[in-house]
Amino acid sequence: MDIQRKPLVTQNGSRLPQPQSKLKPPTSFKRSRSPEELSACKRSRTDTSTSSSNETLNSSTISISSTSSRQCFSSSVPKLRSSKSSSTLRPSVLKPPSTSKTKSTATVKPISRQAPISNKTSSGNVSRAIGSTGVEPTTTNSTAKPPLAATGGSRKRPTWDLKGRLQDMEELLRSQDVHSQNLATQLTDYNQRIVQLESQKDQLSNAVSQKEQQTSDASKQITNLRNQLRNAEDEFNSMKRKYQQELEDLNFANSSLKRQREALEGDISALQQETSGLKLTVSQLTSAQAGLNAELESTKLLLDQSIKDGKDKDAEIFQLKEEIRAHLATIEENNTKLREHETERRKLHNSIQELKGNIRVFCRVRPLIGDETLGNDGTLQHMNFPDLEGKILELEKIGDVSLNESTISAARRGNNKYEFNFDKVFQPTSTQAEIFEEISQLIQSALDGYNVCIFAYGQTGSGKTYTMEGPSTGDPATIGMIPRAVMQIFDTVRGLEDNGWQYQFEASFLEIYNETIRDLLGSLKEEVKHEIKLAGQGNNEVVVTNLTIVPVTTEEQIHSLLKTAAQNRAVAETKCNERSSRSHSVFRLKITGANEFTGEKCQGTLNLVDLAGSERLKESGSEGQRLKETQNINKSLSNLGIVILALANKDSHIPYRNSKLTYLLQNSLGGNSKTLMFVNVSPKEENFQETLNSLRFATKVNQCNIGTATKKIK
Ligand SMILES: Nc1ncnc2c1ncn2[C@@H]1O[C@H](COP(=O)(O)OP(=O)(O)OP(=O)(O)O)[C@@H](O)[C@H]1O
Repeated sequence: MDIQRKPLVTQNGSRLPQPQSKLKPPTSFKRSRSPEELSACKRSRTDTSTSSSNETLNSSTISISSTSSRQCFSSSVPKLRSSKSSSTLRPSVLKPPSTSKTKSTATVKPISRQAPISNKTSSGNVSRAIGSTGVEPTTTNSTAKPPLAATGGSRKRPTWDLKGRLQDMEELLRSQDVHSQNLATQLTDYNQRIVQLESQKDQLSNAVSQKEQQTSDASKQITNLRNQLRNAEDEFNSMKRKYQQELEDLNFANSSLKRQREALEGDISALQQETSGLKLTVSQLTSAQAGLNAELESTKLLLDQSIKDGKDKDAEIFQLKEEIRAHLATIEENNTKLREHETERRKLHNSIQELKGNIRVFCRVRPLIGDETLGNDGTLQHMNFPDLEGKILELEKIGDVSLNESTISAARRGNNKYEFNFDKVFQPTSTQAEIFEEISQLIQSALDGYNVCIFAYGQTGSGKTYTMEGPSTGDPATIGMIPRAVMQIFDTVRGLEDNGWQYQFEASFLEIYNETIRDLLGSLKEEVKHEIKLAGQGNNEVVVTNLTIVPVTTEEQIHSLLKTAAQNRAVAETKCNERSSRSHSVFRLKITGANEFTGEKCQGTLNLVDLAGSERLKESGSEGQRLKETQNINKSLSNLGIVILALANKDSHIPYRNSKLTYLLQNSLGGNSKTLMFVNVSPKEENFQETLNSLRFATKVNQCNIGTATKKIK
């Protein structure tokens, strides 16, 4: 029920606040508030309740002064106010009704007209104006008693009854006080309620988050279970496959066992047959055994006899062993003698070599080859080999008498005939094997610890390379002196091993072109500079710097080194025409031996040298590179002759260092070395002059007696 009240109006026209007829507590919250809002409200409510209760006491008015409190309250209790209610607020000055002592100054006009109702809420609450004192309109409980004057009750005070009216006002104020206390209590209740609801809300949110957690745990569990299920399915499938496979295997095994059983059954029946056969045999054997027993008796008798004989044999064996021991002692003695003989043989061999002279010259005339044989039956008109020993070569120039033969020692017969004597002259028909036969003893000297040097000298195309290396046909009959020497060395070494000799070999291969050394076993890509030096520190050994030195243990290794050298020379040949003819090549094998029985040690070097072509080009016709080459070849070859002559003359100074060739071969040309020179000559008549020159040079060398070679014992 709506209560219509007239507003109390003060003397100056302002209206006094009026209690509400009833107050409805909020039954529900329109919206839930955030925790921040709630805590802000709590704080403000706490402040407000304190201050408002104070103010209420002081000013006898209900004051919810702070804006935030109002907001909180209004949002919490929306039905208590309406937006329109604020529009009815009118600014006025309301002097607070004070105690009775201030009564005389207060002028209160009687309520002459109905107070305007600014707004009516659905619940019948009335919004009232608020004074300038800051009192907000509020609602009152319907239980609050309105003052008499305000309610228009039966007791109406006359205008002059100021005292009565004052009492009414005081009554009104008291009722307002009561009302405000009620409101404060209600507010406290609401606050408690809000706190409760908030705690409930917190609990509910906790419960919700717990439920969410549980839900997520449950879904994880479901995922896990699904995975487990999947794994179990996979495992089940693989087990299924495995068992199926096993089943198949078992079936197969079963069938094969069946087959085996059938086979065994066959075997059993065969064995049964065999057993019955054996039974028959046993019975036969039993009867035979009786015969054998008789035989055994007679054998025993024989055995006794044999044992007796065996004892006699043992005595005989013992005697034989004694004889073997004696023979072994004799063999050992013979071996010792053999070693002594080997040493003696070496001595004798080298004595013979020394007697032969330490520098020897072999002359070899190659056969006519290819086109040279055309219109020729193979006989050489200008050459003759008169002696049976094979030491003389006669040269006859037919029709040319312009040859000047004043200086050489070869006897001149008639006008055009020249006779040359050498240690050996090999005719065109001579084979490589025959020639090697003659030099093999020199090779043996290298194994005995001598420095050996074998040269091939002659004009281009006279057969130097053929003699030293042999053609590359692979025909074993034509292989040259170098591979044959290597073969002999390794054969001999194998034989000497029984006598306690152990050898080590180091090989190198170089060429001297235009007085420059090139390593034929090294890399072609690198341009390495090589110099000749003496090892120094009491060691007179000649060494070449940066040279590839390969330790070798088999002849196959040496053959492969010779191949490498030939390839390297071929490559160089393509760069420089006829290079191989115009360079000296030196294959060197250093041999070191030691005898474990006798303690002997030796070291020798075998030098096998293919010299550059010795032909003399007319210097006027040579120019540039060719002229330089010719000069260098002439220089080194003539220096070789000079060195040999100086050695023969026992000169105090031997000019080894005038050319790379003689410097390199210094130790193989001196007193403790053995030198062999092949002078290779062409069978062609047109080469007569060059042949004559070569033979003259060789004769000069042949006449040198360099002295006694000495063995190098380490
Ligand atoms: N005794 C020989 N029997 C058969 N053929 C030979 C004989 N000697 C040399 N020849 C052949 O003669 C040719 C020239 O020989 P070779 O190349 O050995 O001469 P060279 O003196 O080494 O020449 P260069 O100074 O140019 O190296 C080659 O074809 C070679 O096969």
